Amino acid sequence: MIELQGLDKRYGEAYAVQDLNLTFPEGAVTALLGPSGCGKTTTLRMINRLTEPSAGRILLGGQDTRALRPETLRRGIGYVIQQIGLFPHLTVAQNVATVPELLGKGRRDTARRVDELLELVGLDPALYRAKRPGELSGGQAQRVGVARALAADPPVLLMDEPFGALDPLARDALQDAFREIQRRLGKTVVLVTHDIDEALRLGDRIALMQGGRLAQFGTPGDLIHRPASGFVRQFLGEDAALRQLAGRQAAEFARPGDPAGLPTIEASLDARSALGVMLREGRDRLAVTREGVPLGVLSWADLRAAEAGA
Ligand SMILES: Nc1ncnc2c1ncn2[C@@H]1O[C@H](COP(=O)(O)OP(=O)(O)OP(=O)(O)O)[C@@H](O)[C@H]1O
Repeated sequence: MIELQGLDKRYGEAYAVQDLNLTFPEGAVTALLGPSGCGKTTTLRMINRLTEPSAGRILLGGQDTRALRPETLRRGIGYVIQQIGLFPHLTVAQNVATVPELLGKGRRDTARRVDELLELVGLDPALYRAKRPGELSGGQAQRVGVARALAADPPVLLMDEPFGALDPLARDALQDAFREIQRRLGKTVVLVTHDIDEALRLGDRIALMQGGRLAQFGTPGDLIHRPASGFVRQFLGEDAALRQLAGRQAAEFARPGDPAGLPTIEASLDARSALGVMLREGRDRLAVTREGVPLGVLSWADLRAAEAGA
């Protein structure tokens, strides 16, 4: 758990962040969302002390981060940024293994850990471990960056626009991979983004900032259906509810039930498209399968309830 208490960051007379009080829940993804210049990156960098607050404090697992040496603090915090800065002259495997925790380990342990991490982020170790960063696409390089951030198995992961520089296809693929990784690892993640769809898709919680202050903190449904101000409503936009469905997979809505005779959809289909299938087929229930294995039944009522924020 990360707690920000009365956090300020001033540059001269101007506040980049002002009186921010916010708790990032453990094991969940919190999207730090807001327009350009609202203080997202400054907030993130105060958590790992790349930027020092002007006032207030930050508690990590109940401990004031000022009581820790910055290097010690950062050992428990993975950091992924848009410009990942892989070392161009090192191989992919060497790049992932540059984390201090791995440097002291035997060569075989390190190689095994590197392979595990590459697999986790969806890169076949046999194909990629010996490549150099220059031979990778943007999406692949970003996956290596995520693998490196996870190498020390930190409980906390800070991510600053990690998918921002990718084309839409690569971004979708990496967002899916990230969601899958997070489902398995359950890290406490703070994800800076100005992309509403990304926040709706990946955030268990959203902290929306405006001019250095917190505009609203809640679940995506809270912000969509119970906006705290006109700014929140306007920022999310009219069609946020439908867009939120587009970011959720049919699998999330599958419940136990009899699939006999129902049209079938794949678990990874997004929930908005599943609604489309129901309309087209004139059915109010669909069977959901994952690679041929039945997962359950998806109902119109559940999708509409999700859209309405129930
Ligand atoms: N080192 C600095 N010196 C002076 N002002 C700064 C500094 N760093 C940030 N700021 C100012 O603080 C404010 C918040 O910046 P920050 O980078 O945190 O915003 P952001 O929400 O992450 O924006 P973006 O989405 O554009 O990256 C901005 O007005 C910025 O100009």
